[in-house]
Amino acid sequence: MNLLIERFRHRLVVSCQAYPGEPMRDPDTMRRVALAAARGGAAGIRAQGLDDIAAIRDAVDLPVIGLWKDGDDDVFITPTLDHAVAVARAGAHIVALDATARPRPDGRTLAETIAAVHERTGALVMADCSTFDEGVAAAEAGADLVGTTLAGYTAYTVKGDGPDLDLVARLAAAVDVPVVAEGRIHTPAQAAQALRAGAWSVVVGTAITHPTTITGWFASAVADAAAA
Ligand SMILES: CC(=O)N[C@H](C=O)[C@@H](O)[C@H](O)[C@H](O)COP(=O)(O)O
Repeated sequence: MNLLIERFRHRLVVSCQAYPGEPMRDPDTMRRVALAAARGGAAGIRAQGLDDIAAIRDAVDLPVIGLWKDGDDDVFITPTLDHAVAVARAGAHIVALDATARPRPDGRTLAETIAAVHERTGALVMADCSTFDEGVAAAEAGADLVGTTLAGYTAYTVKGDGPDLDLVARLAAAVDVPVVAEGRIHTPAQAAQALRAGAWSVVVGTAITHPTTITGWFASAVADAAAA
């Protein structure tokens, strides 16, 4: 197993992302969030956008999974080879990219994209998938890691309240590359369940690094209690 991937085996990876127009959307802020996550025990950081990736790679001594979100429907996580190469050149050790069955905007296949990322940059590739078949195909196409990131975020998958632990378990039993559990893991208990389901590591974003959403959870609970 690759030494870099070993560093987050059975460990937590924290996704540090702020969305367009949000108060925390700023590379220095995300750098500080990543440093705070590292202090709390994160073994890797997932980061979005070239400036955030560069700032975090310089400041935090942990493997960085980088992505570039472009657009917000269909294929938007590192949608083309050019995006992927830029993510690696910004400093990501691992490039996360859309590995769904949908056509890619640059017309390349997933296998071509992964091979070119390996060849041109030496970075590893995490395949963000939404279904079991996509995960199996991504492993066959040469992905170094398979993630459940997009389960519930494609038109043909259902978004549950919590993580898709069944998908984690099925993929972990079927592919011979590490399976990363990601998406809607909101509690430490769910993170532990994901690991027990066979995940190599567990990525948590919103529940650690998105205060607006977390505040909303608490505000709703208080409002519901007040109304009862
Ligand atoms: C679907 C999509 O665009 N997912 C993105 C992927 O990088 C992020 O917006 C998520 O925050 C990340 O996957 C972590 O998941 P959660 O925030 O649920 O812990």
